[in-house]
Amino acid sequence: MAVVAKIAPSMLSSDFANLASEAERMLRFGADWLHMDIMDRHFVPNLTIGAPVIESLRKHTKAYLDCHLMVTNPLDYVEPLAKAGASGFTFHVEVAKDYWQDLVHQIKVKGMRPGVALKPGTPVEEVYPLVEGENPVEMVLVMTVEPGFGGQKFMPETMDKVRALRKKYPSLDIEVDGGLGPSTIDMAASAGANCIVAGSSVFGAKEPANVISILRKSVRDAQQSS
Ligand SMILES: O=C(CO)[C@H](O)[C@H](O)COP(=O)(O)O
Ligand SMILES: [Fe+2]
Repeated sequence: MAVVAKIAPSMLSSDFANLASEAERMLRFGADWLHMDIMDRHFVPNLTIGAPVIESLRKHTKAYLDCHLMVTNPLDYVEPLAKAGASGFTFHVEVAKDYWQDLVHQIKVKGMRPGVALKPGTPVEEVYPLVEGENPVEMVLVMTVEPGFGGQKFMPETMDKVRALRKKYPSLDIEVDGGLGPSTIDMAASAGANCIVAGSSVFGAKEPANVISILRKSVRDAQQSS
């Protein structure tokens, strides 16, 4: 069975002063998930939000909060994010090589869904043990830009990783993040991505609902023709 398309607007491109209404607007426009970029100004040169903002948003929505942790110490975030109401907890493999088993275990114990992300320069083989282990992650996020900022240009060379993952794991959730929009989605969808993060292309559009439906259609069309 084909994996289900999930369209996840990145709230990094929203008006943070009106986060609840921005989230409500995206869900009304057809978003499946809300992608929440958590950055610590150490793993990446930018600082965004943490558990208090997730907790505030959770009071206004039941939506799946797809948290992408661009932080050096993801273990420190498990308990606070679980309490705050996070749904998915996706950490970077680059920082968790020595303790990912413990981390994945804790994420699951706290009731969140574990995912692993990798930067454009990280070989895809590095996430295989996390997908195949006894206590596997449930999603792989392939970064299609260098993590840290929205509005960057999609890197097509990262698609080799998506193709390799889809070939090896037909039913795995594979997320792509960075520079996705109507002009790049077909590359990601035909490579096998099914979870699509899009910030600037959705929030910057006159009609965000149209962009969301273009993204979804591309994933579904690619699945049908594969
Ligand atoms: O993780 C991220 C940046 O590190 C963001 O999720 C991503 O950049 C989305 O923004 P855009 O669609 O504008 O590229
Ligand atoms: Fe992200």
